[in-house]
Amino acid sequence: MEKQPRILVSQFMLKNRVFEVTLNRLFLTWKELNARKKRVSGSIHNTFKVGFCLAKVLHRTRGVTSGSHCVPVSEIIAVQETEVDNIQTKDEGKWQKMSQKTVETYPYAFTVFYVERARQHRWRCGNVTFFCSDGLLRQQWVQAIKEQLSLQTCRPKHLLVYINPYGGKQQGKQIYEQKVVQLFTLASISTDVIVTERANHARDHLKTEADLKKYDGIVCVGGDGMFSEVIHGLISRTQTDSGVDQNCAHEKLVQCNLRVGIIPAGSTDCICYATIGINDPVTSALHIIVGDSQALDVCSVHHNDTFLKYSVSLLGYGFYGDILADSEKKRWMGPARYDFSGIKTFLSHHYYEGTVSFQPATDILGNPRDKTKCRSGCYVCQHNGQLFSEEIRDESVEGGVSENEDEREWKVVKGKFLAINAASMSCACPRSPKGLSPAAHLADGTTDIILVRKCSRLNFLRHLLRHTSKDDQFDLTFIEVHRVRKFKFTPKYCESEDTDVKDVRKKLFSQICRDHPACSCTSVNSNWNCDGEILDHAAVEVGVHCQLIKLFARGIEEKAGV
Ligand SMILES: Nc1ncnc2c1ncn2[C@@H]1O[C@H](COP(=O)(O)OP(=O)(O)OP(=O)(O)O)[C@@H](O)[C@H]1O
Repeated sequence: MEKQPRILVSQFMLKNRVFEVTLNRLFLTWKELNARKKRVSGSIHNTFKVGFCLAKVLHRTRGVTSGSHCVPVSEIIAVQETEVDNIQTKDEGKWQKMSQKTVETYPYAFTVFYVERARQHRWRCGNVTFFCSDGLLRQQWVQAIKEQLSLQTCRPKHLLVYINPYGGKQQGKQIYEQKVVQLFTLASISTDVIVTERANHARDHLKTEADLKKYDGIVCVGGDGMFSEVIHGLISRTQTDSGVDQNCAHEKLVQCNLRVGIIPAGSTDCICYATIGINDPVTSALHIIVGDSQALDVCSVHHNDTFLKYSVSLLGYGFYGDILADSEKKRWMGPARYDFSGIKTFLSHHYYEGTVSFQPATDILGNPRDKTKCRSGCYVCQHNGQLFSEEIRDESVEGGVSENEDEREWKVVKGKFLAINAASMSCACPRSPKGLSPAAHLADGTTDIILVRKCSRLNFLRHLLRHTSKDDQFDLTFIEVHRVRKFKFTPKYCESEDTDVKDVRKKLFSQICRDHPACSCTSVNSNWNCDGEILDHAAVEVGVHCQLIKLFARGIEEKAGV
């Protein structure tokens, strides 16, 4: 890394010891001087030049090392002048232990708040207070750090916040007020807050009313359902403003400019888990404050040229559709309903007939059986994202006709399926740490279709258990996996134009009993589970829109914690 010129170097008191503190454009570092000679007397406030080995610190980049500590400027949250009178001189955090005498000798202090990494991708707001005897020196430092922070142009200044007060354990408002507000205030972020009054309040507000030009981002406080609402509102609004017809399955959608932050407060926070690595409100708030950006692919789902829904994680027909449909009827059971419906659905062992056709994504990097996973700064996402944007540019130069796309080969698979899953991300969650497709990418413009053909209960159980074990979950004869850009599903028992799934069930009741003689099955078609919501139609056409939205996240960091 190129050596950065120092902006300031000074000595300050910290924990009753002298530290040399250095600021450059990229890092704030502090290093104990005379490690053996702990207590000092006399003035130490002169700015001076020393033979400081910055490279030694840079290669460690973050966190505490034996003699020095280094924080990237991009992860400094704020800097404040500190009233020494207000400092409790003992036990105020790991950097604040100062004797009363030292505080009297060095009465000018400033505090730097920064991101501190803890276990399992958790972030905390750490702080360090430097003491000196010169008020001007303090002012110079505070000013210099503030200037560097003002150069971090990716940071949001004004946010629109939607809080679902009924999501999860109904703690959304409390979580926001107790864990997030003070961090936003510290980082000088102003907010307009809307506590939703009904389902789809946030979606409708974003679609039509919200003055989006005023904001640098949107925050949703809730679970995956609330996030889905927010992105539906934002994507629809962007398309309407750009004159794009969402009902046309082949339209290229316009990317959304505003980033979305998720403060997890739901019963399922899978998107947060997949894009940050943990569902923790403070961690999410800090990712918003430092202005992280993680692109995310979005699938559009259509039925007969009518737009149904967007999906960012799982589209599941058969097993996962049936679990959701059953669990919706048992909301009174609380989160236990997912276990109950899961076991019930597994035991009922329904299969569904139909045809899946898809366009394999052959010209890109990566495949679903890779050992490497999508992580922060993912090269596969960058490379493939670039490829897609070049294709779009070429098509628009050639007159907007997506010839290449139509020419691409379609593959067709007919059969009886226990499950058809399309995973646009790994779908990892605390229950299934590897997820449905461990090597799926957040932003490579594809989705992984996993076809689970009719097999014995025991084999299906083997497949399910592999979501949690080390074994390759696709290495089974009844499983196929394909990385695709588009796919269609046509159930064997087709829905007529004006009927929905329920009507089809009634109509084909006699057929059903013939096909499933051993059980009391009442369904000929399953339901699509679209990111936790049931779709009204079984026949669908799905297209992936590469990097359509952006989150205040950075993907899962490779090395967690310090
Ligand atoms: N004020 C409100 N009253 C009722 N429902 C709301 C309100 N605001 C949002 N919703 C809806 O509540 C649903 C669930 O919200 P959320 O995702 O925050 O919590 P959850 O407990 O994780 O839910 P889920 O079971 O969907 O995962 C969302 O689909 C959202 O549309």
